[in-house]
Amino acid sequence: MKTIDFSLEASYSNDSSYFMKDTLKTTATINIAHLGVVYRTQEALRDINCIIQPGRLTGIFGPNGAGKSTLMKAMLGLVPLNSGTVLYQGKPLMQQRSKVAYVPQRSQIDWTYPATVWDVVMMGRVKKTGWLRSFSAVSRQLTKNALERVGMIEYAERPIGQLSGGQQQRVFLARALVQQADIFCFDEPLVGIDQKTQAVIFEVFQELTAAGKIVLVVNHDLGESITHFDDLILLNCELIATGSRQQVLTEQNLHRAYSGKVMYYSDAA
Ligand SMILES: Nc1ncnc2c1ncn2[C@@H]1O[C@H](COP(=O)(O)OP(=O)(O)OP(=O)(O)O)[C@@H](O)[C@H]1O
Repeated sequence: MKTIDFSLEASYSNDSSYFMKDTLKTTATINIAHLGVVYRTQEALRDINCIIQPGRLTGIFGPNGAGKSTLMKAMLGLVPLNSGTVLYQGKPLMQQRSKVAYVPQRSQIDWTYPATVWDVVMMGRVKKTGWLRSFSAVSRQLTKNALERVGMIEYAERPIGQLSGGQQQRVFLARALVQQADIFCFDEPLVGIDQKTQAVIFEVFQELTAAGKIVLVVNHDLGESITHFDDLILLNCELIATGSRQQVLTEQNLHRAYSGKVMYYSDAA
């Protein structure tokens, strides 16, 4: 399988500044301060403070209803903030949505929509280029490369409704890749997928972080897959802990997040 060619647009447009755009950005953090979300009368998140680093795979973990998806949506302006700020490179992230590729939970996507795999991935280009340019040679090449990268090129003409859960997730991963974003946000990408898809997803995450991208993933599985994450944000309405995986996965933090309902996780990795 191919790895991601971040320089593709540069080689087409002969614009070296594009390639520079994809070099490691050590200062490009997301800073979340005093973030709160209230749904009608229910408080979903209270006073969340954390920093998300580029070049590190960051997981948002916590029990059901902890506010994991809400945190991701609130960061992206998809649900209103009751309090707080979310800054990227010092400016509100909500005003920089073109830098973000967001893949919602599979259950929130209309899989009966009459579109082929190819169309769905190509549509990922629209935000970047507008409707007309999205069908340029660059967009077509990026779409081809992304589908090859996730092992879905032979399904290009297949309607998306006729794919397995894992295949659908890989198509949306490809759609995120063609957006050439700086920040990648995935809500529960590991739910209901096969082993092959899980392997592809973590390989791609690794390539993205190696290229200095921010990669943020909502996950609730405390099993073996957690060892792929560098940093964690552990929630239960409030922030329980944030930092490296080893710092966060302590008996005390897990007890606070899960009310004593999980065993102590010994991280030997
Ligand atoms: N649109 C909404 N309107 C009202 N309440 C909501 C809405 N979305 C989420 N909630 C509530 O906010 C809380 C946090 O929900 P959220 O989906 O963010 O949690 P989560 O940690 O992602 O949960 P899960 O792991 O079950 O997906 C829950 O109590 C949920 O019922």
